[in-house]
Amino acid sequence: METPQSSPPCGEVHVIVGPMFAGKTTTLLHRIQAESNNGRTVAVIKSNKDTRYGLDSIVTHDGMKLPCWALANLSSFRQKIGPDAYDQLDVIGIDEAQFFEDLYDFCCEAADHDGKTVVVAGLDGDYLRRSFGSVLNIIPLANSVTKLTARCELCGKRAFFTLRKTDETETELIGGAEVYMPVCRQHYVDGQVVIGAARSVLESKKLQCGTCS
Ligand SMILES: Nc1ncnc2c1ncn2[C@@H]1O[C@H](COP(=O)(O)OP(=O)(O)O)[C@@H](O)[C@H]1O
Ligand SMILES: Cc1cn([C@H]2C[C@H](O)[C@@H](COP(=O)(O)O)O2)c(=O)[nH]c1=O
Repeated sequence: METPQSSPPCGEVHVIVGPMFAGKTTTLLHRIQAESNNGRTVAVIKSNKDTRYGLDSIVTHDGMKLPCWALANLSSFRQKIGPDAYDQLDVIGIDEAQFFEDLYDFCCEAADHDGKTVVVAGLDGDYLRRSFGSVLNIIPLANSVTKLTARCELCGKRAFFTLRKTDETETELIGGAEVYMPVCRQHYVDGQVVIGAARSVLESKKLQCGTCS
């Protein structure tokens, strides 16, 4: 009689969300560092869309660093690291998760079939507070979900949202404190009103200039 093949131990999925500057990357790196200190084999992935600090490391807003794989998609990870190295991994960290379209499939495969612990950090919402990428789709897969907050740059209260200070409207716009700031609910609402008013003034100036010549 054939002996049944032993399946790998079940993995885990942990999700860390919040606005920009909330400490998502810091929390991810501390977790990965702790796992590594406990003798587990770790790897960290970030999106190659974010070129702010180069592609070979993940860097927090206050300068903490860890080497990483910068990838366009998660499905290429196994082949990039090599199947043997992948099999040896215990823990996979993913930063900037909002930029990975194949996040759900990767987490399912890695945790359910490959027995990996996957720690995911990303923005739950974009600058308009709409669901960002696939981050919210993996909540049903998660063992734990942590929503972090930053400090509102205008009043110092807890900040839940990210305000875009410029008038660009594309969803994906790489940047740091020159483009974005964390804000509380009151200052998010006030900020949208101010930005909306500034945009109308600029539009009407453009129209006037168009009829000037
Ligand atoms: N308004 C702010 N509120 C909280 N932290 C801030 C703020 N502005 C800058 N920081 C710095 O950002 C660090 C968090 O950086 P990071 O972990 O990269 O955040 P995230 O990945 O959530 O954008 C904080 O420890 C703090 O030093
Ligand atoms: C709100 C918002 C953010 N982004 C970009 C800006 C940064 O490059 C990353 C977030 O980095 P962090 O590690 O969380 O600080 O996302 C975007 O493209 N669109 C947005 O609406």
